[in-house]
Amino acid sequence: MKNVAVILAGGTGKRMGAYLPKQFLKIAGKSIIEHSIAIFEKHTGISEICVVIHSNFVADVERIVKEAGFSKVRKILCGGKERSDSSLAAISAYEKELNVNLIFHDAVRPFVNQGIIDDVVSCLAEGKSVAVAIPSTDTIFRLNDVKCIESVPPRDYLYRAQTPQAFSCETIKKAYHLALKDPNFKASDDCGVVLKYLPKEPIHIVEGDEKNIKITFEQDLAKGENLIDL
Ligand SMILES: Nc1ccn([C@@H]2O[C@H](COP(=O)(O)OP(=O)(O)OP(=O)(O)O)[C@@H](O)[C@H]2O)c(=O)n1
Ligand SMILES: C[C@](O)(CO)[C@H](O)COP(=O)(O)O
Repeated sequence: MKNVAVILAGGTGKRMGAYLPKQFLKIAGKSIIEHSIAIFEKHTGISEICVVIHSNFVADVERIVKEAGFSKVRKILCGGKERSDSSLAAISAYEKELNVNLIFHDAVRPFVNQGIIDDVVSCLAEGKSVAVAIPSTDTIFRLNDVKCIESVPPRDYLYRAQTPQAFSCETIKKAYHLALKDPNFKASDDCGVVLKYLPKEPIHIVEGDEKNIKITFEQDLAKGENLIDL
């Protein structure tokens, strides 16, 4: 099987509110997207990298790839309005190939590590769908419509989702095919799409890392600078 890392970088970073999409902001002198691509470039289990980006920033990604000498980046695709549209762009680009696994990773999680990718690749080799997550250390409240506590789910079953999230191209293609027929389709990640539309497909968890943060708000840039030094 060919393992393709799909670097999802098609967002505009509204919550960051910077002059550029946050994936182009720098941590330790290097753009966030470059950090993320570099980690997959280095992993021997990754055959190929596909970057999904807003059409206005294709040239910027081409420049980064060229200057960093990333040899595994074979496709730079235009994403869509929602994260799921960007995932779909990658699925469409690979759906005709046989024996492909797609490993979706947020470009704005630049601290994913080789151990996490090892575990994801091992699960894929066993034919499993897989997500990265960490046990919740906080108690989580589920609220009702008037924002009062409705339930306190047992914490043993609560994990915080990170990326990568990985599936055979066949599996994720089937899930999105069904999702696209649903007029109410909405998803914040790819596991949600598989869970809703292919409920019989188990999604295994590999343990993530507290450092595998998503750069979302301005204060996350400072956190990122500190993580680089660790
Ligand atoms: N249409 C979109 C939206 C998001 N993403 C990517 O999905 C990852 C996680 O999304 P998020 O942190 O929400 O990024 P943004 O959508 O850019 O942020 P915001 O919601 O604040 O606008 C990011 O790497 C982002 O670039 C994408 O590829 N295509
Ligand atoms: C995929 C994800 O990073 C898992 O935590 C998250 O769901 C992305 O959500 P966002 O709303 O696009 O930040």
